[in-house]
Amino acid sequence: VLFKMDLIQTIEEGTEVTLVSEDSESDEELTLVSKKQRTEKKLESKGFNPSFQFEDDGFYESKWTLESALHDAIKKKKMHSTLDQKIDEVRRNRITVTLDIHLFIKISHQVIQQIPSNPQDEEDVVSDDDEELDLEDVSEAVSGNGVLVAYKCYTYKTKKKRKKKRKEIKDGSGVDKNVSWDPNLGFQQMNISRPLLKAISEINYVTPTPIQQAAIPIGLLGRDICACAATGTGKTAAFMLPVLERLLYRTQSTPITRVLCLVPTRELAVQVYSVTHHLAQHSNLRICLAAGGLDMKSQEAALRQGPDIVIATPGRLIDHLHNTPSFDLQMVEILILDEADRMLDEFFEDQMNEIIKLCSHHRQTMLFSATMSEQVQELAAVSLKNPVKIFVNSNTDVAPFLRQEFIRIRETREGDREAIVAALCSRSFISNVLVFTQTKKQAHRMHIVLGLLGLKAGELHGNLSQGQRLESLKRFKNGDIDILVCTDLAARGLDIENVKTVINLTMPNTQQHYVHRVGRTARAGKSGRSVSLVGETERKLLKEIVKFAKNPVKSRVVPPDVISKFRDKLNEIESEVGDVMKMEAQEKQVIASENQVKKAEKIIKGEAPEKRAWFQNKMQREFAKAERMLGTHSESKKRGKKMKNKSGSTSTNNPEDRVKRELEKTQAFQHREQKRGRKQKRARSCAEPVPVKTIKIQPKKKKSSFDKELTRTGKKSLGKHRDIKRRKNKKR
Ligand SMILES: Nc1ncnc2c1ncn2[C@@H]1O[C@H](COP(=O)(O)OP(=O)(O)OP(=O)(O)O)[C@@H](O)[C@H]1O
Repeated sequence: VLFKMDLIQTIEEGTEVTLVSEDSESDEELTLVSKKQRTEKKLESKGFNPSFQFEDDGFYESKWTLESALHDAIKKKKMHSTLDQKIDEVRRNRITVTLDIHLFIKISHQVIQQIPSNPQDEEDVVSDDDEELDLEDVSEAVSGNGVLVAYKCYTYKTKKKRKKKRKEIKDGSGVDKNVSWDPNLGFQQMNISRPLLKAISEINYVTPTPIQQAAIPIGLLGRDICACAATGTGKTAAFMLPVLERLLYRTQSTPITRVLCLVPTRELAVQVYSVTHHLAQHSNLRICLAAGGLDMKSQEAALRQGPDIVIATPGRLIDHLHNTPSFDLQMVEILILDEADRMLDEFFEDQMNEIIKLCSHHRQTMLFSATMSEQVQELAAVSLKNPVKIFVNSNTDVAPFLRQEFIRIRETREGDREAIVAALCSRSFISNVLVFTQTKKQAHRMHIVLGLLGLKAGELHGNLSQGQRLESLKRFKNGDIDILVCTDLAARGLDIENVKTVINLTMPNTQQHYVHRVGRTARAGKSGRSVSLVGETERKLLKEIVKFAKNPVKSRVVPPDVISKFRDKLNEIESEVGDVMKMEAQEKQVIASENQVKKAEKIIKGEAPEKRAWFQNKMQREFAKAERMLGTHSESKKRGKKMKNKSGSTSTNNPEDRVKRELEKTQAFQHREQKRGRKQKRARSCAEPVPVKTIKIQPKKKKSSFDKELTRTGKKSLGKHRDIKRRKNKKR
């Protein structure tokens, strides 16, 4: 039959066939790739370095590797069937349909114009002037035969401007820099000791990146630094190398903790720990990881020995400060805040306050981020000691070689989003894909949906245990998972080699969130791609992104018949999604009852769970959370009711309502941000309230104004400092 159809048989009878698009450009052209070929392809393209191992620093009793951390985190938990096993079970229960190759003869003949991968060769669809273009001006253009339009790029800048910008990015002479650095500076000329140079060459760092060229010499001088550089440009080594170099000359009398590096997430802490460990592998420096979700006891043992460097997440660090005897931060001489704008936002303010007041006042402070907010910059200017401001990139720059694509979602088609993501992951981007959702629930659901479609998917978000989070990350890095569906937990800092595509089911909260999400690809000078679905309510953010884009952004159009095919597929498997969730719920009940039994046994044996102290009591914690999440407490109740009324019963389970919940979460965040901004403006516009004399019981350790202000990013406190500074300048 095949020959009659003049088709060349490319695969044996009965081979399982997977439909994949030939390359990510074609939204219509499909080619047949046998499962064997696909696996071979994946083996070749296995990006993550298989020999990569966490080294043993000899500091923990057992060899500390990601595997051992995994084992520690989950050894107690009896492993019930994993979610993927449940998905496979449900898929196996389907009526198995033997795939008759002779029937499988339908090959789409539509071929779309390929878009040259290099934007500058593209035929720009728009005039070269700076006229602003809207999304629909592009996505309506369809080629004559009705097949998918060729990609067109549109831009606010003429080609000439764009080429100049790209040259600037390449040689690091970016915009808005406050410190000049030598773009030809090499590691050898940085006065770095041999053990570090040896480590640098072993991890194949040949030439320093611009942020490293700028920050390392200044960090070696012990200066305070406020640095901003695009995602994936080597900020970790930029702040860690000068620290390690300075520690090499420490007096080694009594082991004390001199360096504290704070990061916002556990996964990022593990990553910074591993980079630091590799850089310090030829020295006798001792590094300790104090991140949540990992074994408390081994961390306690390590911290009590006074490690030179502690890399921590704020919550776990505070836990140790209040519960691990003989561990404190009095001797910390260098404080590093990676993802500083996140570390100083309202979510971490209480914890950062608590930590900073325990650090010594005379220290070097280094703030690093790809999106250094105005507030943090101003705060650094008035609270750090003569900080050096290093802006290799501006606040809204995405990685230099990122290709940004947007898919327009019409107001009446919001329910298509899941089907579009499923289509993209099934046909265009089949591996090394990160899919971002706004809520953990949606991330979990997308994992199940993609799994039921036969894709190798995983999830990463805060509802998972630490073991599951590390497991998902590890499986994605070593290629066992092709598509990792995650929330903004994975948006910052994670350096996963060879992420080719980042897909946003809905647009993130702010442009900064967007920069970090799409910054998971196109790292270390490599190219990458982002595809973001943009609805009518998200166009404002899109306009901001396009306005600051240094390279042309593109509009991707997925053919309507493909969307409807995938919507039908998702409808078909909806009952199976329910089956998987039912199996999970049953298993959760079993685990919960097992835990109850264990707890009861412990109480009977008199092993009541250890009470751990914290700097806030339960009431304070709950109140701070409610106030942070949705304004004042009464407000949160009102808002919760309003959201429910607005979208009807928010528990309905159809694509439109699921997407609506995603969008509502973003809007709630943006509402809070505006409220917070207005509150601070109000504070600045009215006269400073006359302080009422109150008798305060002096806390044990007095906090200098420097420390107090370091964590307060409110406009009011900044305004006060600015006035002081102005008066001082006038006197001079
Ligand atoms: N000098 C260098 N030469 C080659 N590769 C480098 C160099 N410096 C860093 N890298 C690599 O670049 C990647 C990104 O580094 P890193 O995670 O520190 O970037 P970052 O700026 O902190 O990113 P993010 O803003 O997302 O946190 C890593 O894989 C790292 O190994």
